[in-house]
Amino acid sequence: MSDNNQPMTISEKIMSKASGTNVRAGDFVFADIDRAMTHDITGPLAVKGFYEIMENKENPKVWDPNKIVIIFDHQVPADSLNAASNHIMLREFAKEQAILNYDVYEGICHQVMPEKGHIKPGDLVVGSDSHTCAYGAIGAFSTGVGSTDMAAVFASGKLWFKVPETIRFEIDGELPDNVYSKDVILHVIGDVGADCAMYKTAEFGGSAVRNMSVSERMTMSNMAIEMGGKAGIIESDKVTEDYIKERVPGYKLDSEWKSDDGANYSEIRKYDVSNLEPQVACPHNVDNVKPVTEVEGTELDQVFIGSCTNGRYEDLEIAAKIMDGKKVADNVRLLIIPASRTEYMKLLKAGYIEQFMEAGAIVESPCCGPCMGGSFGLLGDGEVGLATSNRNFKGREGSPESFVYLSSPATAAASALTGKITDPRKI
Ligand SMILES: CC(C)[C@H](C(=O)O)[C@@H](O)C(=O)O
Ligand code: SF4
Repeated sequence: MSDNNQPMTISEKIMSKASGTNVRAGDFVFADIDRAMTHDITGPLAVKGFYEIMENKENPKVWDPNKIVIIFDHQVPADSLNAASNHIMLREFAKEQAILNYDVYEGICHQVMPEKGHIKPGDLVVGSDSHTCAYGAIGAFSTGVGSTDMAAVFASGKLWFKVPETIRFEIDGELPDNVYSKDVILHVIGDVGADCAMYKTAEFGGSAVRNMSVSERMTMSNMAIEMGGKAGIIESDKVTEDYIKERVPGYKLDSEWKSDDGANYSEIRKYDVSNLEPQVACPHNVDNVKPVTEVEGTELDQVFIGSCTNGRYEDLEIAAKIMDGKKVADNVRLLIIPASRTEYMKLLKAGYIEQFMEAGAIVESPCCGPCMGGSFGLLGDGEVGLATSNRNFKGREGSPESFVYLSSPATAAASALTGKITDPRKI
C-alpha cells in the first residue's frame, strides 16, 4: 500500500517504484527501466536511432549493457541477405557495447527472457515487440515499445509512461479436461473484443489463474495485447517464486506485488470457466472466437504448434499425449516448433520429439517460424491453417488469401490427427 494508505493496483505500485514517486492511474511518469529487450527485426532500427541521438558520436555508450537483451528469433537462421545483414549489425553492436546478453538462436524472445531469469516481479520491462506483455505472467509491468523509444532507452535507461488504468479479470472455477489457459484467454478476448483494454492493464486473477503454472499464465499475459492491453499482469505468488528460483538460485520474492484490496479498477469482469469448451479464434480476427463445436470439421492444410504463446514443453507435452503415437492425417502438414532451445532439449529427453517425427510432423529448431509469415511454413492462396499462436489477421501466416484459426495445443494436436478442426475431448 502507498505511503498515504490508499489502495493501489500492481501497475500503480510498479510505476511508483520505477519513478520514485507515488503515482496513480492517469499520472505521467518518467520511469527507470529494469530490462530492455530487442530482437532481430526491430533491433536494427533501435540501434540506428541510438547512434543518431547520442551526442557523443565518437564513443557512444548505452546506459547499462547488463540490462539490455538482444535476441535473434524472427528470422533465424538468416532467411535472406537482409536478415543476415541485420544479424551482423546486432552482433557488432552487442560486442561494441559489451552487451553480453545477446542470444543467437536460443529461442523466441518472450520465452528466453523469463527462462533465463531476466524478469522479476515488480520490474518495469520494455521490449520492441508487441507481445512483451507476456512477462506480466511473473508480476512484472512489461510492455511493447517502438524501435525509436527503444533507442531512447538504450541511451538513457528511462522512458515516459502514462500510468494505465486497470481492468481486473476475475477468473474462477476449475478448468474441465482438455480445456487450457489458451481457451480461457481466447474466450475472454472473444467476449470483450480487440479494443476493450486500450492503454489499460489487463490484470488476471481468481482461482483459475492462481492454479495455473507460469507457462499457462504466460499464454494469458502474452495475449493481453490482443484486447488492446498495455500490459497483462498476474500477481506474483509461490508459483512465481519457484519458477524464478529454478533459474536464479537463491531468489526470494521481496514483496507480493499484488493489487491492494479496494484498489481502483476501471472495471471488474468475472468469469467462471468450470464449463468452458475448447475455443477457436476464426479468420481474420483474434476476437472472432467460437466454441470448437461450432467449427468442427473445417478442413485444414496445415497445423502449427509453437510460438511464444504456446510453444513450451507443457504445450507440446499436451499435444504429444493427445497424439499418443498416432499418425498425422494425410491431407495435413504438422509443424512443431519449440519456443526455445531449453524447451526443445526437455522434449528431446522426454522422447516427445521422436514421437512427433514418427507421427509425420516436421520439427523445426526454436524460432518464430510461420507465426507472422516469416521464414518458412507459409500458407498459400486459399489454404487453411490452425495455429497455437496469437494472431490470425489476413495474411498473417502467408498469403492474404489464406485463413488462420487459433486454438490450444490440445485442439491443434487433435486436429492434426484428423486433418480437420477437431474437439480434443473426442479423441
Ligand atoms: C516483428 C515484431 C515487430 C512483431 C510484434 O511486435 O509483435 C511480431 O513479433 C509479431 O508477433 O507480430
Ligand atoms: S512467436 Fe509470433 S507472436 Fe511471438 S514474437 Fe514471434 S512472431 Fe511475435
